[in-house]
Amino acid sequence: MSPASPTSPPGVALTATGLDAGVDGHLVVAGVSLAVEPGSLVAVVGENGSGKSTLLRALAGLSRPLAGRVAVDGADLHALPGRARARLLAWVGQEDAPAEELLVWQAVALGLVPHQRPWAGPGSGERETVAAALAQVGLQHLADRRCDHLSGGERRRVMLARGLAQRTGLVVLDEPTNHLDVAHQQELVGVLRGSGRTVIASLHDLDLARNGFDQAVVLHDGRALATGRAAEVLVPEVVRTAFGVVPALLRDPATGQEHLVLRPPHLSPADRKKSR
Ligand SMILES: Nc1ncnc2c1ncn2[C@@H]1O[C@H](COP(=O)(O)OP(=O)(O)OP(=O)(O)O)[C@@H](O)[C@H]1O
Repeated sequence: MSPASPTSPPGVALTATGLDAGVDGHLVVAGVSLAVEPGSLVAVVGENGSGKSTLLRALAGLSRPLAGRVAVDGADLHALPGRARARLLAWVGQEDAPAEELLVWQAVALGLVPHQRPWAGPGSGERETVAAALAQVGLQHLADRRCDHLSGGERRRVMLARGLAQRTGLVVLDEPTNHLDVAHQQELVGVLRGSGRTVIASLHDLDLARNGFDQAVVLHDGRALATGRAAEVLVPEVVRTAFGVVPALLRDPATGQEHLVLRPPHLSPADRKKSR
């Protein structure tokens, strides 16, 4: 994956105020407030079923909040027509996959649709955007392959490239690292950071969230248990409460960076003491 594309738009600000998000009128996450600066990366974490996708869908304007407001670049997101919203933010869902019969470049080119006139084919600038997005996810060599002849991780990267090709100042990604190997996970965070766009993404890798993202939102018990700078929020006490696991912060002597690691329960100091 390569860093910034020449066509990267500048990141935009997002503000969520008193947001209640749910599914079919059923409240899942209540009272989320969030101020995201242009170009910053926000990780949303929480156990399965804690409401990450539900919150992200509300933040992306795909579902109407039960209460509260989301403003993107100063505009009330849920009052915008669909096309205007699609020029402002790109969404890649957890299970989104490219249509099997499309070639890779065709699937990525769908990201350009919000910017095109009806029935207009891609112009030369748009071909460059597709090529740049493919290069960003390291798939330029597969541009002419059918999407049903790709691996799971390659399909995921096609969808991420489609989101990047949409040229929006905000990108909302539901578990973007699913199916990616560790190198591609790290590279993706580098690409997102290098793009200058504002990114909100749900993740299960808490150390990647802590060290790769600027801000974090930890969901637990139907609310945001903690919101703030990732390194201040993703600390052992919060992680223990949110996930019921035994975490520790260990400093890498080579870099001085602290990493969040999980101890198997039977190896935690408290449990070892009990078993003596
Ligand atoms: N129609 C509904 N009525 C009631 N509850 C629902 C409905 N639809 C979804 N839910 C519940 O809402 C909760 C939040 O789901 P969501 O997909 O947002 O969680 P998540 O944090 O993204 O989970 P995961 O990590 O498993 O992807 C889940 O417990 C789900 O069962």
